Amino acid sequence: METYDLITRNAEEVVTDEEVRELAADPDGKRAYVGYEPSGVLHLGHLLTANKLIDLQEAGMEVVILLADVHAYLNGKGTFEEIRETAEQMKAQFVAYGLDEDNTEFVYGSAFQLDEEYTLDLHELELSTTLNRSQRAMAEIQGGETAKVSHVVYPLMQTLDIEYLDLDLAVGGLDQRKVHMLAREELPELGYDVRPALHTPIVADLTSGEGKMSSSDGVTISMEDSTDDLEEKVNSAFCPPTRDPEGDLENPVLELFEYHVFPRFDEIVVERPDEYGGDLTYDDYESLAADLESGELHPADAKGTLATYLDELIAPGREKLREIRN
Ligand SMILES: N[C@@H](Cc1ccc(O)cc1)C(=O)O
Repeated sequence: METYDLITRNAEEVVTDEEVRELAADPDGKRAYVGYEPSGVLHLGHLLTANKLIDLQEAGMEVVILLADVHAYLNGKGTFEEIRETAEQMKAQFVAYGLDEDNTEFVYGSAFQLDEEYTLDLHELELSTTLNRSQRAMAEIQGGETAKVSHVVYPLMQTLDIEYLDLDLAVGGLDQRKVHMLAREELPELGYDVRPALHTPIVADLTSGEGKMSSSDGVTISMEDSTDDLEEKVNSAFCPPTRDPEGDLENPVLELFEYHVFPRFDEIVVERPDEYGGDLTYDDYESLAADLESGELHPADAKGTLATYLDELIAPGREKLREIRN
């Protein structure tokens, strides 16, 4: 695959395409990151951006995972102590998933975000950004109901991270786009460079095909799920055999193949008894999706196969979690 195609595969948007093409022309030693608010257990939302980091590593870039402990604290996720503990667990699961420690820089936010220089830059940003602007940037990330002062500081710190971690590319789910846009506007105000951003899609809820799948609302799959849990969740997933005529519902089963399975496996085998036509083998997402639509591939077989491959992907992280907890 061409470097540009690898860098941008499965991305929902890149800002700007020209800047990312420039990066793709000379990716060696360039630095990309995703920041995560630490939470104990990784779910598919985390793994989607992690898959992108794996692509970027393969493209020759250096990858940074920010364990955003201070951000989680600002977003009301618990005491600082609790957050630090979940960050360690999170790191262990990322490593088990395939972001090995030799090639991935894991950084705690608190390791640099409390420094004097950072703090003074933050205050300068506070001076140059309106409340309204910062709140809008935060709308899709914020937990809880009423915005606190901490929620408007949060995106400004996220902006500074891009400079302080010396990054060439900011990666996140589409819910991060407003923060990245803010960063593109504000970093030059402080005399820092504008960096490109890459956003991964937000996968639909498993059961309805609507909205956003997250751990807080709707059904998601996490590193905590047993093989049985996983099968049960996938089997009850929404999987219309043909595309929704209105086009506003996603097929979460297909999305999981596209964003989670195909990026990590060269070939997908759907095992079927001979009387049902025998095994099917796919080496790309499009051909599997086409077969599901044409009826050649039955939704029940697609689901069984999906569960098997997802299980393989989460098994090492599940093991790690068990070890940590015992
Ligand atoms: N905003 C991210 C976390 C994050 C924090 C700081 C960053 O620099 C980057 C990302 C989230 O919603 O989880």
